[in-house]
Amino acid sequence: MILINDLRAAYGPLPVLFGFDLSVARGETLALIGANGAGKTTTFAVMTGRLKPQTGRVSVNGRDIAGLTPMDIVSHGLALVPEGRQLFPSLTVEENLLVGAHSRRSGGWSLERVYEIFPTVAEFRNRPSTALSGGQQQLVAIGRALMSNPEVLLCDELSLGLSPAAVDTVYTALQKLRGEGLTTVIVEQDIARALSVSDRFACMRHGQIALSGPSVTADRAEISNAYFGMR
Ligand SMILES: Nc1ncnc2c1ncn2[C@@H]1O[C@H](COP(=O)(O)OP(=O)(O)OP(=O)(O)O)[C@@H](O)[C@H]1O
Repeated sequence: MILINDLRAAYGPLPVLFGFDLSVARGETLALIGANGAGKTTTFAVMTGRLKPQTGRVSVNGRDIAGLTPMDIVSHGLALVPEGRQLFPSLTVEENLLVGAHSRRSGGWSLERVYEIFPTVAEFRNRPSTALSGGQQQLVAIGRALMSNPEVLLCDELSLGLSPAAVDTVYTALQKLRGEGLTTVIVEQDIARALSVSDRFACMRHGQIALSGPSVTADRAEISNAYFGMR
């Protein structure tokens, strides 16, 4: 479903992605892990049209999306839950959700379905988004992404800045979505958490994939080596 081939990207003169391949099958959850600066967010930036790659291919269902605008990419079925949530503080919870419907594809997600799957969000629908706890805001950010009816959900550091209880809430919500047939890529600092919620992992180091494989049989020592560059 998602195929990345020989992806290279730079910020001006600074090369960040050094040519790697990655694939994610339909309905699969892939955990993209790696130390700070490894290139995970930059990979998402290319996948969502926020950064043009220098070379390489990113395709979704066989259609090349590299270099398209963010709006076009949403219409091809990719939605991002950005790092830090980035909700609009002056809008209510429901208004934030409706922002996600702006470049909506046809499909089954609606306000009602988001409220059904995340009842706490429904409870606060008319409140300003800032009135919610961090964990609740993260559910709104996921709900906003779902409102575009994506096939692929890209989640950047869902647990950043949240209490352990809130992280549990968010990941329980994500598990619910696994039953909905969504293809999901999560960037997560907590390796144990990342492995426990994913089918496969890919560990980035210095803009390349240093190690990948099924999460269930992942060898922690091998991952540490790949993560910290000890091999
Ligand atoms: N807007 C930018 N301009 C210049 N350099 C950038 C920019 N964003 C990221 N970088 C650099 O690109 C490299 C990869 O950063 P990236 O954010 O993709 O890493 P990451 O794996 O997501 O790490 P983190 O967990 O810290 O977000 C780093 O060296 C970073 O300093």
